[in-house]
Amino acid sequence: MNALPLRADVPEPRHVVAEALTPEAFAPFGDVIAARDDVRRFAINGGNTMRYHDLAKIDPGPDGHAIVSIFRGEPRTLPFPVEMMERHPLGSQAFVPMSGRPYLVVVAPAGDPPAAEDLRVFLARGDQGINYARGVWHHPLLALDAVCDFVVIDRAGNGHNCDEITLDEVVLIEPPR
Ligand SMILES: NC(=O)N[C@@H](O)C(=O)O
Ligand code: NI
Repeated sequence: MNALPLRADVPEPRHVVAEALTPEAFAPFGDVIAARDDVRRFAINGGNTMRYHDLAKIDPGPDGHAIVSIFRGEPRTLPFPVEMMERHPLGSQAFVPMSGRPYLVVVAPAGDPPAAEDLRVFLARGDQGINYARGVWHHPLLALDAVCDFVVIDRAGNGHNCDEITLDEVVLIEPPR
């Protein structure tokens, strides 16, 4: 029996494997929130506590204010098809994991709507948070392995603060090799 012909009008998805999240690689998109030895840190509370200071530029925009929420994300299944991206043009958005599990971060630079080839896919550790700078394109929360909670710091205020686009090609995130 002959194999079914592939539909000519549906492009083959772009297959990617996530890269490790590092502050340097993520710098074009925002901040990595983590207790690292290369950040400004100092002992407080009589030496009982180390303060890792001022790790992310929380930006609620000129007429917004920062709010703190918890997102409880259901785990995604790999391979995962990235078909859409969103951005928050009026403010930044930070995710700090509370469940200690890794998660995926998919981003593209702020500005014109990205093509599939413009996407960067990162695997964040459970002790790394991220802060999307204002207008940075990203995929909504991508928890892995189990239901995971994240502290989310983003903007409340007037105005439309979420633009969504459909990608020109599907980006299929493969399991780590
Ligand atoms: N809708 C919503 O607040 N979540 C997204 O912004 C997201 O990045 O997960
Ligand atoms: Ni978002």
